[in-house]
Amino acid sequence: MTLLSIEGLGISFGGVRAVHDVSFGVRPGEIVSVIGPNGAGKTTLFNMISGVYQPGAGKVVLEGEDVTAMSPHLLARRGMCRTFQNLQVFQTMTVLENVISGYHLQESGSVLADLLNLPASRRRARAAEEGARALLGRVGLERAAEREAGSLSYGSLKRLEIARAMALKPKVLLLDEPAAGCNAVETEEIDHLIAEIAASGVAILLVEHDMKMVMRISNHIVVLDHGEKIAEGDPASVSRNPAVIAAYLGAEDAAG
Ligand SMILES: Nc1ncnc2c1ncn2[C@@H]1O[C@H](COP(=O)(O)OP(=O)(O)OP(=O)(O)O)[C@@H](O)[C@H]1O
Repeated sequence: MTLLSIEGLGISFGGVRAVHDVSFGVRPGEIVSVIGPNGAGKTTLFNMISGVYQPGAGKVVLEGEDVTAMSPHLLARRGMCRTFQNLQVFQTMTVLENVISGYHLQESGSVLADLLNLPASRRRARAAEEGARALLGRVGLERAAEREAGSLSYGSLKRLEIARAMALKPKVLLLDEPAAGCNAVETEEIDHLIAEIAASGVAILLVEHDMKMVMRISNHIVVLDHGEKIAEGDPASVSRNPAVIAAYLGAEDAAG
């Protein structure tokens, strides 16, 4: 069963075709990566899928529902959450507060009830804290719960960002370069975390430059070049594909 279906997505900027007619699907528990040389259109595609850009053509379908150009906030309520290439963690809040803020995004409780500190609000707050602590355990940050987020190492911040997205209980998690700026050990920790999240049934869509990581953890890879899908398949078949090899070699030549 396909959970997220990308159907013929395209967009142009001032007459330049950044993405053209890209289609693929993601199933529950599957890790799908989008790769391609610099400027291939990966970030633009991600921005269309996650509601940041309105596509010029095509559709994004989540669980059979057309969610094209829906705001990131509404998408999150329907079960699709993303992280960003540049960390979006609240640096001066504690690690725990950062994850709790994810829970509050998802809730529909009344502000007045919270102000009056009614029993239902207190129950919700307790449940959010318990859930947040459990998530911190899952990403290996339980002992850092009371620390200011800004004091964490880069790899820990990346895991915190994933924990915060998980607070929204996503069915699909979009990860934009989760290993960017991480060292080898941190990258491996993020590898394990992503694999563990997928094993729990969450569909993962990933944009990542670290090719070793992509080859290690992906079930399926979609390759873009000049905005078009030039190949897709499992890691072994994609890495042998002559069109993919030519695209990456061409990009290296262009970079000199
Ligand atoms: N907002 C924009 N306005 C104009 N052109 C844009 C815009 N965003 C992207 N582009 C162009 O669209 C193309 C695809 O860019 P995009 O950033 O999506 O590629 P990418 O594969 O994510 O690259 P990288 O690997 O370098 O991050 C590029 O030619 C880029 O210059």
